[in-house]
Amino acid sequence: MPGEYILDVRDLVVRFRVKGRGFTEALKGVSLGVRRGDSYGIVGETGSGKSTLAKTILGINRPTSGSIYLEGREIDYSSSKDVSLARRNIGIVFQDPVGSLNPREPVYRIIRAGLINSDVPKDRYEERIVEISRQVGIPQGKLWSYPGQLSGGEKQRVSIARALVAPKKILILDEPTSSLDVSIQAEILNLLRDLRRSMSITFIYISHDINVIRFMCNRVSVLYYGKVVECGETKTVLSSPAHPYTRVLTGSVLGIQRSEIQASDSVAGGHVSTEGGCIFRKVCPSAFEKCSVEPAPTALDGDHSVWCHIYEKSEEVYQ
Ligand SMILES: Nc1ncnc2c1ncn2[C@@H]1O[C@H](COP(=O)(O)OP(=O)(O)OP(=O)(O)O)[C@@H](O)[C@H]1O
Repeated sequence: MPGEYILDVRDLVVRFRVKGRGFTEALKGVSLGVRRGDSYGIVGETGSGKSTLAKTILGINRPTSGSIYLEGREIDYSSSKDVSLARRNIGIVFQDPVGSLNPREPVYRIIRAGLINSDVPKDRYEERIVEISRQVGIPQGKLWSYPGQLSGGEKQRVSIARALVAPKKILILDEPTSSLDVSIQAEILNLLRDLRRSMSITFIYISHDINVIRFMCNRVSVLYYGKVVECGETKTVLSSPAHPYTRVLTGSVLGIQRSEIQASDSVAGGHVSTEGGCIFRKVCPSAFEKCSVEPAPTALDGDHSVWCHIYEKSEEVYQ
């Protein structure tokens, strides 16, 4: 039932044309339901489709098929009116505050950009900018500084202020702390938790870092290679992960039985992707030798692909 969720993603497929290689399917039928007030985590490793999902929700990418409902109403991504309505209700903070802030604009004007096309009347712009700056911890004295004069954490505070200066129902945070020093990451995470409570806003929090998801999110979907492989309450998913990939992400990889790894020997003779660094070679060298190596992601079948995309983490435990 679409009406149950503030944001409901149904069977979303996103395909990109790739020069000389036909197309790549970044999302392969993703479904998830975000409830009002959730801090909903999307966790997965690089290339799993997290950013594609965020960009598609906002109409930056177009869905190939599937539907997205905002408060029970389907967004028609071919309609500019619908896309701008979605963007009025859903804000985004990107991973890289340097790349997402115009270096030639002072902070005040960067934040002001978040008010254009909003319902806030122009004569209230200044009041809103001052108010949100205070809420995110930007000192008034820095409002006329340029991004180059700010620290990484301050830049990310500006991105958050721009996203929230006009009221939003949902805020998508796409790895907002991954480019920051560890001590600053904690400051920004705490700020985000406080803002969510004080503004009663729904979060969609994207990260490859399971500990950040644990800290920030009440529910989570694990995205693997363009598919949701597991979802539910964060505590449950992370304390007793059902899917082998989640078990690797949560560091309980040693809990995976050797017999399961041996079972992946059956891939021998099938296709194995080389994308992203393949541990299959490490855990089953004999099987790997027998495989035909196929770089196209579409060549992977079912859960066998799990064994071929468990990146550096696994190197630590399998050497
Ligand atoms: N515009 C595009 N054109 C072609 N392929 C794309 C495009 N955008 C994303 N992809 C591909 O789609 C897949 C998913 O990419 P995406 O950026 O969504 O992953 P991600 O999980 O956000 O990764 P990261 O954590 O590194 O940002 C990747 O294989 C990527 O190369």
